[in-house]
Amino acid sequence: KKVEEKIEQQYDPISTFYPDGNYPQGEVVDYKDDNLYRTTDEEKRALDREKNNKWNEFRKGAEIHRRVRKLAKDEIKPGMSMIEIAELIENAVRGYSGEDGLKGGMGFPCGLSLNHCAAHYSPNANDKLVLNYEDVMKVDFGVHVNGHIIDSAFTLTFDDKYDDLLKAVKDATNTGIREAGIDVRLTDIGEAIQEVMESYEVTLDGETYQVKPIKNLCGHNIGQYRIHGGKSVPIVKNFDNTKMEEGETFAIETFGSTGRGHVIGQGECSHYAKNPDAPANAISSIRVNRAKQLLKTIDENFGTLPFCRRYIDRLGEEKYLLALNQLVKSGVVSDYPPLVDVKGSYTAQYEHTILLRPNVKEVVSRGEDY
Ligand SMILES: O=S(=O)(c1cccs1)N(Cc1ccc(F)cc1)Cc1ncn[nH]1
Ligand SMILES: [Mn+2]
Ligand SMILES: [Mn+2]
Repeated sequence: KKVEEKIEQQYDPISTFYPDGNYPQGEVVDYKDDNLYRTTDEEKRALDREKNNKWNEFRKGAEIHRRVRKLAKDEIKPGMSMIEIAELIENAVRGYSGEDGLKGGMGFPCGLSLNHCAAHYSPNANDKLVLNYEDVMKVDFGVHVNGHIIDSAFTLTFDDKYDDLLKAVKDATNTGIREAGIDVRLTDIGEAIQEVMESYEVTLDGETYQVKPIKNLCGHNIGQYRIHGGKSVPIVKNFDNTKMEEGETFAIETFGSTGRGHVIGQGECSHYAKNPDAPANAISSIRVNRAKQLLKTIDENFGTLPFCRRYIDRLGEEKYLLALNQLVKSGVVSDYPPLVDVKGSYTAQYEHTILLRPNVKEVVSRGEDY
């Protein structure tokens, strides 16, 4: 029996293509109204230059993200297993990064959520699921460089019958990106997103739906090695008058659905992350040796970056599930189960990472594709 040789395509580290170490800016946009002065204000421009190393690390991650998602769009076909798809993306991110751990590489697990599942599904070992022609797949993966995480996602379909749903969500996400800015209230962004999203309808198999924002999903600010910095960007009006601030990094993501417009956690979990706010005594209270060992492996390889079970497997760990569940139970590690709308519904997502630089807004993960 001919054993299918699984040849992993080789990637030159992206630094090969940028020998001077300067990575291309994303889409640069001036702030609006009374923040327009920032574009030319000398003090703001000086503040921006002080942080150029950080912006440049985000730009390196964004360039890797653009190349990997182009490869994904070209190579992913119906009939591939979800594991093959995840590994294609992960090998490319690690290859282009030239890193695989705390210095750089995958910023969080490769999300491949299908149809009524909107987020946080990634295959675990032995997952037999195969991609079908009629599937609506949210490809949501992170690239980090020195803990600066690019969080960007798009929806991949083969059947063009979903095009109106995808158009609605792409327009809604771009609306959120346009409204975002220094001193802008989070609720005002949500309101603008909701209005655009609900202005679309999609007809599938003879039934017409008004596209609904998934009201309990949202964007978020991003900190170094922290995928969620504590601020959430709603995709509906939510009266949260918290403002965006100078120097913050945000993931602007919107989700549209033909279902209820609300998700619940359901199914086997793949996504986990050490809780950055875990109380020290919770950590020292871990008595079970296997759990202690696993926590050490998590600290050394992921820190507070989210990870999935396959990333633990590839480190050579075995029989860790009970210990992992104990770490979750004690609050030291958080679990992020798949988030699903009702069965039979279809959900779509687009997401970009934006930098609220002192002088301009930079949509750093913007590409020709979305
Ligand atoms: O839903 S979230 O938990 C969240 C949204 C608002 C406040 S916290 N989440 C953050 C996250 C959690 C775990 C991960 F493994 C990766 C990311 C948003 C998101 N998931 C994928 N891309 N962006
Ligand atoms: Mn994401
Ligand atoms: Mn996100």
